[in-house]
Amino acid sequence: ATIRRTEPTAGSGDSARRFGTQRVLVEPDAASGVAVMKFKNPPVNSLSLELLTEFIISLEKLENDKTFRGVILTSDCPRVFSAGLDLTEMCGKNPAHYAEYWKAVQELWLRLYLSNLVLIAAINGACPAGGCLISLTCDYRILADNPKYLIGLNETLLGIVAPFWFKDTLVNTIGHRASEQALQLGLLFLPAEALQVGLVDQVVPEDQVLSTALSVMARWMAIPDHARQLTKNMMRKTTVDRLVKQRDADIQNFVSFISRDSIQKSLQMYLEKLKQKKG
Ligand SMILES: CCCCCCCCCCCCC/C=C/C(=O)SCCNC(=O)CCNC(=O)[C@H](O)C(C)(C)COP(=O)(O)OP(=O)(O)OC[C@H]1O[C@@H](n2cnc3c(N)ncnc32)[C@H](O)[C@@H]1OP(=O)(O)O
Repeated sequence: ATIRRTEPTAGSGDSARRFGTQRVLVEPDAASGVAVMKFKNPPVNSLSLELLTEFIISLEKLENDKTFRGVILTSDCPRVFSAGLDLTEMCGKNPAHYAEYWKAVQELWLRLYLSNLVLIAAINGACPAGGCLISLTCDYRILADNPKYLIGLNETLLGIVAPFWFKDTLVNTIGHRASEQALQLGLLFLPAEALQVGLVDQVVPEDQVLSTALSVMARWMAIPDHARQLTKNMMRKTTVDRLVKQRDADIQNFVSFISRDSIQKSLQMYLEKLKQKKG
C-alpha cells in the first residue's frame, strides 16, 4: 500500500494536510502533535490483510515523524469501530495464507501494544473480538453510549479461542477473574457494563467521543514523553516478550488450529449466520 497525501482542507494550512492509504485515513494536526487515524474498510472495518498492512504502515509513519506524540484510533464506518479479524481470511484459504495473515495480526498487536505514542481509542461503534483487541492495546478507551455498540472478546461464540496474548491483554486491563469469565462466555459488554468492569475508561454521548479523546490526549501529552514511554514499557514488556519469544510457534499453533475441519465448519456457519441476519 502506498501512503497518499490528500489536499489539505480549505483554510487549514499544513497542519491539516491529510495522508493515509485506501483503508486508513490519517488526519494529522502538527500544531498539537496529535493525529486521528480512521479505519475505512466498509462495511465493518473487518481486519483484512490489506487493512492490517496499511494500518502498520501508517502507524510506523506517525511513529517515525517526531512531530506526532499521540494518535487517536477511530472508525470512518458508521456504527462499527471494527468487526475484528476478517473471517474470510481465516476460512477457505490455505496454510500459507493463514500463516501470512496471522503474522500480520501479531505484528499489528506488537507495534500497538508497545508504541511510544499515546494511543487513545475513540470507539464510535461495535467493537467485538479483534476490534476489542485493538482498543485494548491503547492507553485509554472512550466508548460511545449506544447500546448497540457492544465490546468484548467474543471468540468462543464463534467456536474459536482467543490466543494467549489476546488473553494477556485483557487480563492486564480488567484483571484475571473478570477476564476468565468474559473469555469463556465470549461476553460482549454494553457500554455501562464495559465501564463498570474496566474494559473502557469513559462512556460519553456519541457526538462527544472525539472531543473527549482530544481532551484526554492533552492530559497524557502533558507528561514528559520519555518518562511516560519508559513507564509504559515497564508495564507491558513482559507481556510482549511472551509472544516475541514464541512468534513462530504461535503462527504454527494458529495455522493448525484454524485448519481443523471442525473450526473451518464453525467459521463458515458463523459467516452464514451473519449473512442470513440481513435477510
Ligand atoms: C488454548 C489452546 C488453543 C489456542 C488456539 C489459538 C489459535 C487462534 C484461534 C483463532 C483466532 C482467534 C482470534 C479471532 C479474533 C476475531 O476477531 S474473529 C472475528 C469476530 N468478529 C465478530 O464476531 C463480529 C462479527 N460481526 C458482527 O457481529 C456484525 O457484523 C457487527 C460488527 C456487529 C456489525 O453488524 P451490522 O452493521 O449489522 O453488519 P452485518 O450485516 O453483520 O455485516 C455486514 C457485512 O460484513 C460481514 N462481516 C461482519 N463481520 C465480519 C468479520 N469479522 N469478517 C468478515 N466479514 C464480516 C457480514 O458477513 C456482512 O457481509 P455481507 O452480508 O456480504 O454484506
